[in-house]
Amino acid sequence: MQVLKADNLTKIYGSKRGRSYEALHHFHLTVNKGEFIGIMGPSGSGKTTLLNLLSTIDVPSSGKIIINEKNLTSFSQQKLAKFRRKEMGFIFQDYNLLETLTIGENILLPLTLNKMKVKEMEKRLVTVSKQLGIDTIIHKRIMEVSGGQMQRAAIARAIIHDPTIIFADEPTGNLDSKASLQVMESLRQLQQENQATTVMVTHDPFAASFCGRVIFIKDGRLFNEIHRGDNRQSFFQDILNVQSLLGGNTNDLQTIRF
Ligand SMILES: Nc1ncnc2c1ncn2[C@@H]1O[C@H](COP(=O)(O)OP(=O)(O)OP(=O)(O)O)[C@@H](O)[C@H]1O
Repeated sequence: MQVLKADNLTKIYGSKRGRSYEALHHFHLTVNKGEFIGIMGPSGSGKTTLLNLLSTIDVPSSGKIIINEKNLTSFSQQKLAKFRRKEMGFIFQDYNLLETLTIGENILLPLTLNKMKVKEMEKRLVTVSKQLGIDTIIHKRIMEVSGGQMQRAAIARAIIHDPTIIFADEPTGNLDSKASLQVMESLRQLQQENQATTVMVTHDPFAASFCGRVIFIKDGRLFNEIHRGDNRQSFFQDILNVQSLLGGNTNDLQTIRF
């Protein structure tokens, strides 16, 4: 079942003085339910632009974004904000957790905003925090836990309202290799157990090797697309191979952990 369709997306950044830059060029993408898809490409290739358009944080210059058969490009700002709150989950590189709240209170935020009953909220908190292995730290404050635990809390917050789709922007960008592994295993587990649909931008080939499919962007256009077989290690190698064809930022080849 198709969850997301991006149809002919173009994004032109520009000033009224006439200087403009086409960051995305007639881009097409479909994402099916339960897919875990990675977006990679050199610095400046258009990854964040694409993620911002798909997640309706920014608007395309032309083209359509359809999620759950709804054409979001025709929605008002108010309707979009409500749709984002209910149907989307977000995971950011720097976690975006509120320091004044406990881990548990942070995780519960989307449900608080959606005005859910307290009993149901507590039930869900137990389920997601156990699933992410952070049930013993829900009473702790942000400053008292590790980066990996913060990111797993952010993942719990992203899924607690059972969104249609999760958008992750460099979720392992601030983590060491052990924490990255735990975070990526959590995301993969959610995909397998909950059929979570996830779109993740990453520079990290190790993180991308947990995806089922990775698309590569160059100069705002699709450069290549590869699918994972049974073996993550060989998928990791495939990702490195496409990256070497792509060229661009050699930072992208930083993390070889096998
Ligand atoms: N608000 C903006 N105004 C003008 N140009 C922009 C704007 N945002 C991005 N760009 C340009 O669009 C292109 C794509 O940017 P984008 O941030 O999507 O790339 P990226 O692949 O995410 O890069 P990185 O990996 O470095 O984060 C870049 O050339 C960038 O300079």
